Parts: sequence; structure tokens; C-alpha cells
Amino acid sequence: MNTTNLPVKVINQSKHALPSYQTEHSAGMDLRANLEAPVTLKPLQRALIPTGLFIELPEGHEAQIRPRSGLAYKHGISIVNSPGTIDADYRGEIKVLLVNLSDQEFVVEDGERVAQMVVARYERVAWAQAEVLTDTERGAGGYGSTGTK
Ligand SMILES: O=c1ccn([C@H]2C[C@H](O)[C@@H](COP(=O)(O)OP(=O)(O)OP(=O)(O)O)O2)c(=O)[nH]1
Ligand SMILES: [Mg+2]
Repeated sequence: MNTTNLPVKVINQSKHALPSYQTEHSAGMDLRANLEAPVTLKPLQRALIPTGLFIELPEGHEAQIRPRSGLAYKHGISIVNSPGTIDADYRGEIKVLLVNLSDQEFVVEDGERVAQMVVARYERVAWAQAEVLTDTERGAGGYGSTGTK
């Protein structure tokens, strides 16, 4: 914990410890499933996994719920709505929408680290309606316009 860490109110109704950073400069905190019983995900099945966590983010901040690369690589487990967005005015339970993209069943156990949460600042837009947009070298090029590979 250093002095630049952002204070965030949290209610932990799970049976697990609060999420914490695994290494000194980890961007995300791993979120644990808070389950009464294991949840089995068949291939291509999805499930909303509860965490038992409720947070109050300061205005101007969001939390992103992102997949963990180890689960993705080893078991094909990802997040359907990745990255999930937790709004600063959300007061419900944080849930993780897992999907099994492998061809094998995967069992989510209570306490398993199923996702990671990154808190970030965001900007809100004030539209400035215009007739033309500033010219650029890219222009409307995209979708591979800069090369064949
Ligand atoms: O992975 C997620 C994504 C969202 N949420 C919660 C927090 C978020 O603030 C709220 C709404 O999420 P989102 O805006 O992505 O969903 P929506 O389908 O647009 O629902 P709504 O109409 O309630 O905004 O649901 C989660 O707990 N986990
Ligand atoms: Mg929404």
C-alpha cells in the first residue's frame, strides 16, 4: 500500500479475503468465486459467477473485469462481456460472466480466482457537433489498411 492508492469503499459478503494485488505492480486484483457449490461449465456454456463483493467507486472511476490469461490458456475460460464494466454508481454485487471456450467441461470451485479487476479513470464526453473532421494521414483507413500482414 502506498499513498497514491485510491480508497474504495467495499462490503465483503463473501467467505473469502478481500481481493489483493498478487505482485508489487500488478494492475489487477484477482477476484474469487463465492459459491455454495461448484459450478460446472460445459463447452460453450456461460455462467454468472458471484463474488460476494459490493463496491463504491469514486466518481470518475470504473472497474474492468478482465479474464485471467492462465485460465484462458490452460482451460479456455474467458469472460463473455470482456472487459466487464463496473460503473461508479453500481451498488449491486460484482459478478463475473464466465464462458467455457474449450471442448472440455470446466468446474469452477468456491474460492477460485476467476477474473481480475482493474480500476481506471474515465472521461465523459461533451459532444461538439461538426460538419467536418480534421484531415489525417490515416483518414478512413483501417481493418489492415497499413499492410497485408
Ligand atoms: O461483468 C460485469 C459487468 C457488469 N456488472 C454490473 C456492474 C455494472 O455497473 C452493471 C451494468 O453493467 P453493463 O452496463 O455492462 O450492463 P447492461 O447490460 O448495459 O445493463 P444496464 O442496463 O443495467 O446498464 O452490472 C457486473 O457486476 N459484472
Ligand atoms: Mg449499461
